[in-house]
Amino acid sequence: MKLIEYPDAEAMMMQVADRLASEITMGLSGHGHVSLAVPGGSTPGPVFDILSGTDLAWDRVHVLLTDERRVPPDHDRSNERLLRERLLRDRAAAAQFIRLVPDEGAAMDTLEARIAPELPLSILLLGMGADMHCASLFPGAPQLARALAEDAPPVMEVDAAEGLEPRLTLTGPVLRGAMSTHVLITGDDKRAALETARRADPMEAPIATVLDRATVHWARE
Ligand SMILES: O=C(O)[C@H](O)[C@@H](O)[C@H](O)[C@H](O)COP(=O)(O)O
Repeated sequence: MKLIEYPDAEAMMMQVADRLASEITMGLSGHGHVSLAVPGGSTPGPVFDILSGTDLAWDRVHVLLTDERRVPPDHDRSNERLLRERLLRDRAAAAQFIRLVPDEGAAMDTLEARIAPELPLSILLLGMGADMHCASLFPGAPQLARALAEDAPPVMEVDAAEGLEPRLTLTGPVLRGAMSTHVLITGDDKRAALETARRADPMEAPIATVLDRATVHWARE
């Protein structure tokens, strides 16, 4: 794990956006397209804002969510809505968005067929909860062991934390298989949780499934 600590969140968001843009451009120099998986939540918005205006070959970038809530795409808790408002606009509107929700009435295997061509992920950006979850891999979720298993399907429907709607999430093997992994966190609570996660099993700290290969970016809020 590589840890980069920034003097403030604004500096971190700018530098992470710049790093992701560089990695996208580098990936495109050798491939027809790159796949970029990003989280929802409240942290990555400023990175999305900066990236959306960055001049790069967005028409060759396939954007996926690391996880999605089982809500309509216009719902205020929808991660797709977050991306459409913060990332998939301006120059980045040209990107191809690969939805993480099966079409109405479609089976999960149609979703797996949609995701498969994007694997291994070129670039993965994750957030982390103070409970050390990432994507929608939550400690204590009944599906967690299955979702972390080497033979897990690429995407699964799982329970989230108490009282939250069911989620769709990329699974452990997909997250671990990314060519480049970044974790974006702010605040002292998550900094402490990161130290715990570094010594924990992924069943207690799902973020631990990627930490050995991740660059973690941290700033106080
Ligand atoms: O759907 C989501 O909410 C995210 O994909 C989730 O995994 C997020 O990264 C963490 O919950 C941290 O969320 P915050 O950035 O809001 O703290």
